[in-house]
This record gives sequence, structure tokens and C-alpha cells, in this order.
Amino acid sequence: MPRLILVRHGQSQWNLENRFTGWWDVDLTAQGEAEAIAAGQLLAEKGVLPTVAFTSIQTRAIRTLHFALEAAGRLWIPETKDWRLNERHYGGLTGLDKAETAARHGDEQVKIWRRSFDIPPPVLEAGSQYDLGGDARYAGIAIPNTESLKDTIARVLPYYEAAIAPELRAGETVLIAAHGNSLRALVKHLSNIADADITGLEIPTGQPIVFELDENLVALERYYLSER
Ligand SMILES: O=C(O)[C@@H](CO)OP(=O)(O)O
Repeated sequence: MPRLILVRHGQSQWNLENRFTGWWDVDLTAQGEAEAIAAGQLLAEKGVLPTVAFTSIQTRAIRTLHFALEAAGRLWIPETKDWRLNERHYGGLTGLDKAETAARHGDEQVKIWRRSFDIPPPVLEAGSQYDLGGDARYAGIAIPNTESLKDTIARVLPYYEAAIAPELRAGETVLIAAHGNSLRALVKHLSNIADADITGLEIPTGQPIVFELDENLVALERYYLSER
């Protein structure tokens, strides 16, 4: 039966500093690196060994993938990087301190920006210090200026269907190293979580989540590998 493993990147510098990150390319902290290594060790220990990997084009996810694969003895498997697995774009909130933003706009408003299904944060103004227009990795890509979870789903799911699902159908054990909200998009789809209920789903850093799927890629089970 096909198996899909999801891992959110380890702690990043802006997770540590409690800042809205989105597409900004923040690296892992030393703790984040250790979390990624521990994730790979867990894969090896439980014998859940990926044969194909996917990640975003953001450093924190790519390095998490590489640390985990190295720890699992699987650095040699094929890997694909794609922007569609990037974190949700945080728009004009990018770089701001989450607690200061809550003090300014209220907890309720910040919760809506962070966890509502279809309300995007304010847009990132062109020419802002966090404008990625000049970043070579995004050449030819229509960079969003903000995204809700719904917008994120609209680019993650078609990519899952086109690139990842065929690997699962071919019997590969697929590892995806990505981000809190691009992975929430996938979990919502695979576990069939309603729009209204997705607000409550949090994905911890560096914790492998395993989906056991049937031949039609319907999820039979979803669990944290650490709990098996
Ligand atoms: O800042 C971000 O990009 C994300 C993930 O760290 O934060 P949030 O928990 O608000 O979705």
C-alpha cells in the first residue's frame, strides 16, 4: 500500500523569533537542524524509508530534507524541488513580530490572518524589503503578494495530483519536506477536513506524519511516527 510521509521543516530563525515568515528564505536554527536529524533517525529506526522525495524551493525545507535523508541513510534517493510546496505567502505581514502584530491589531484579527481558511493577510507592497521579485529562484513564476490557505491549496493540490500522486500509485514511499501551511493544505485534502475545521490543525516542526493510503490514494490512517 502507498505510504506518504510529511515533515515540516525544523525550527527556523523566525520561528524562534516569532516572526511571520511565508516565502522569506529563513534558515534553520541549530535546534531546527537537530530536529531534522532526529526525524531522519526516526524514519530509520521505524523502518519507514522513503524512496522518493519532494520539497519546496526554500532553504529551511531543503536543508531539513537533506538532514533527514542523511540520518536515514537515504541521501541518494531522487528529489524534486518545486515552488508549489512553498509556505503560504504571508503578504504584508512578512517579517513582522507575531506578538507585536497581535498587540496592535488584536488576537482575533491575527488568528483570522493566521488560520482562517480563505481570508488572506494584507498584500505585500511592491518594492518592500521582502519583495522577492529580484530573487533568481522565482524567475518566470508569478509570485503572489499574499495567500490564504485556500490560495495555497489552489497551487499545492494540482502539484500533488500531477507530480506526487503518480509516484505513490507506482508504489513509491514518498517523503515531502515542506511547511506548516503547505502541509496543512495536503492534510486537509487527504484527511478530508472541512473548511471550518482546518483552523484547529497545527503541524509541529520536525515530526514525521505518516499517511497509509489505499490504491486510490484514499487515506486509511494518519499518525505521528513518533507514536508508533
Ligand atoms: O510564519 C509562517 O510562515 C508560518 C509558519 O511558521 O506561521 P503560522 O504559524 O502563522 O502559519
